[in-house]
Amino acid sequence: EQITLLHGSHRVGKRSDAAMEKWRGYGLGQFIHWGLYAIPGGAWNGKQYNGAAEWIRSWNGIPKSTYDSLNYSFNPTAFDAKAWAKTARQMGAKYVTFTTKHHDGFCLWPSKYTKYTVKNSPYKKDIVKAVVDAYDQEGIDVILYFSVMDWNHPDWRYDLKTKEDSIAFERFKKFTRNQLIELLTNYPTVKGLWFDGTWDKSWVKQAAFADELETEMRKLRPGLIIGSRFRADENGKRHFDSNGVLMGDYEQGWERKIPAKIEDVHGNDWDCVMTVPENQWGYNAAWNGHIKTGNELIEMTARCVSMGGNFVLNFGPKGDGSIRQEEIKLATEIGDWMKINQEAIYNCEYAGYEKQDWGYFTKKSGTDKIYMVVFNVPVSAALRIKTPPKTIIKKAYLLADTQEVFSPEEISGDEYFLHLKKREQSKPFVIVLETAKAEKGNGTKYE
Ligand SMILES: C[C@@H]1N[C@@H](c2cn(-c3ccccc3)nn2)[C@H](O)[C@@H]1O
Repeated sequence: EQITLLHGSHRVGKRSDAAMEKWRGYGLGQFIHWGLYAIPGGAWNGKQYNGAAEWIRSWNGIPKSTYDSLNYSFNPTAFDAKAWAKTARQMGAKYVTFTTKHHDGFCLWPSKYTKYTVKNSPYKKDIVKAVVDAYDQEGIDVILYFSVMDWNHPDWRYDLKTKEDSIAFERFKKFTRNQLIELLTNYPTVKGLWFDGTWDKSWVKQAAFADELETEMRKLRPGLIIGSRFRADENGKRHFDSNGVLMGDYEQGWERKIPAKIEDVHGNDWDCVMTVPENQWGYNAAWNGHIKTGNELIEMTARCVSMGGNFVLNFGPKGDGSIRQEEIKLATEIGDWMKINQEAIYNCEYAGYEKQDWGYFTKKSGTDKIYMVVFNVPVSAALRIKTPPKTIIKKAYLLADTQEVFSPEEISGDEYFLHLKKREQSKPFVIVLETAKAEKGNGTKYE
């Protein structure tokens, strides 16, 4: 049974306002991790660090003070926010999530509340503003990433063990609130905040403070979108409160992983944030292990959209501000596919069709238009379709060439085979099903 919570979730079920509807329809997004960590690029004194490059400060071999002084070396002469935004546009990203401050505490905007910002670097200029303006001009919405955990700030604590800890952390809480209000005030067009670094006990114990701060931010920016990772409830429960209700506006737990099946998303909105290598968010000069291909990333995008989520692909620009060739190449490959098939991704949702091995169903929100995003053509070249009950398939055709029409063979109640002509496939393709609900009448399938 439900318990009374003061600082649990304040909403049951999906948000239905226009801002959230737009977010729900994005389908494909870009994450950008950029900061001082891009300067070492995963190596220090010629030694490669195997962990995630944005965590290099935490590597034993590095004197923290030396890392912390990297702001004096930060001068990205190749930084061009407009070029970044064009790459995102080329890929077909509808939104970008951009690191304003990662765990190292370095601020890519000239914050008034700390000296550890771009202002105190050779570069000097406001990078967050450049990114927000460039992406706004490309018509790509901006969400700001913000790490609560801040290794640079003297009042950051992992836990509150002593009176001094608590006194320091009270200062840190004020600092955090000031920075968040500053970001929302400086960059009023941003659509949301993507919080990170909120798992330590110090912050988890701040249920009331974080709840009030979330309320204050939503009041300052009506429609603001905040995920489930920002705050815990008064029992320390994160992402889902003590009654199992989702915190925030969408589930923010799918980091480098995708739900296996629709049941795992519990009817919530969600995003999946994904790295190109196994686990590198910031620039790492040496990409090791499996590097995801364009086809893999297109499949991840379709899989997320087929279960009602957004797929957010990470880019880690170099210390000089340029984007590495491998990422440019992937953006182009994904974008070329999206140019032909974007109708099956944008403003689409879970179709309610039984999952099949050949790929994924998506449904255009608010319509009965179904998309079959095909990755694995069976040796039979027959694509099985199991529709929800009382569904009529009126038309079936290739999205890329609507002249290529199919007549699905009915094999049993609500079950069909769609027979493909034998052909060589090198890229996933999309088949459109125009459907209708069988009218009530004499109960037969077709009226
Ligand atoms: C979005 C991603 N979240 C950050 C992260 C992930 N983690 C982490 C920490 C412990 C276990 C698993 C993941 N710590 N920081 C990564 O650095 C990147 O920013």
